[in-house]
Amino acid sequence: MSTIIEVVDVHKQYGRKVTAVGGVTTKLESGRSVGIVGESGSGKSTLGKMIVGLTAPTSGQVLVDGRDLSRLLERRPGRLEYRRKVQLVAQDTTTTFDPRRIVREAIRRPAQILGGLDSKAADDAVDSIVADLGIAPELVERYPHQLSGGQRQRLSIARALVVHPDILVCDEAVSALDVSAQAVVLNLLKDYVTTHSLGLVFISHGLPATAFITDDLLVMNRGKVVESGETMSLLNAPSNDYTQTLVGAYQAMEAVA
Ligand SMILES: Nc1ncnc2c1ncn2[C@@H]1O[C@H](COP(=O)(O)OP(=O)(O)OP(=O)(O)O)[C@@H](O)[C@H]1O
Repeated sequence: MSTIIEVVDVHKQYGRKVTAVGGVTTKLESGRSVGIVGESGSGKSTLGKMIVGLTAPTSGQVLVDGRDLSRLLERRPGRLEYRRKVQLVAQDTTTTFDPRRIVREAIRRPAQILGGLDSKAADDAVDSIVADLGIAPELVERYPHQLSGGQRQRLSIARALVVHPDILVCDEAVSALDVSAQAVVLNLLKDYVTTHSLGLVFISHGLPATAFITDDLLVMNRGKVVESGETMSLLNAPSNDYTQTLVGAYQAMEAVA
């Protein structure tokens, strides 16, 4: 299966004064991993929310395999279809897991609702994705408060991947973790993306993590894409002033590390 998402000149306005996204055009597809980077407030999350259908563009379109996303999401079958194809992993896992239930139940739910699996098959799907991601199986039997932030984030990725989406959107998915927990999650994601030809949209203000995991980069500043291209070429020869500043800061960090 493959999915192509075309983002066509999307704008998002909040009130009269705030233009969070001011005309972005890009294409996302299975098998490619794209990083969206930029400083805080540059519009990355708003763009991500429009891609996953959590908010509608003020103007412009998001097309899924040629179909308008806003129209597709109007009806439940369309919403279920889109959730099967495109999944989101956010920074905050508190809404992902119900504190009163063991984590297995949260991962099983999308397998049942979106994947149409019965309870036994959904349990098997949980075991299988957890094994695929190299997560210790006993962690799914715990309550969310019995897990570390890094463990919860890995399990939220398992929850997103249990339905085998074509595209995974990660919004600051590792930013709250310490460096070693970040490395575990990034390695797990990278392995999975490569072996399953998953499309990845990796939204982050952290350039090192994004550079590690992506093929292409979109650099955002004040709601616009100021530069885009293949990750390594862009890091080696950034042409835009803003990108040069971002990359300069990244190289300075690398030099200290
Ligand atoms: N619901 C909202 N209502 C009003 N303004 C908003 C809303 N969401 C975002 N904004 C504004 O839109 C702009 C872009 O925000 P956005 O969260 O997309 O940026 P970001 O690059 O993801 O930042 P961060 O890295 O800090 O999450 C900011 O000026 C923000 O204050």
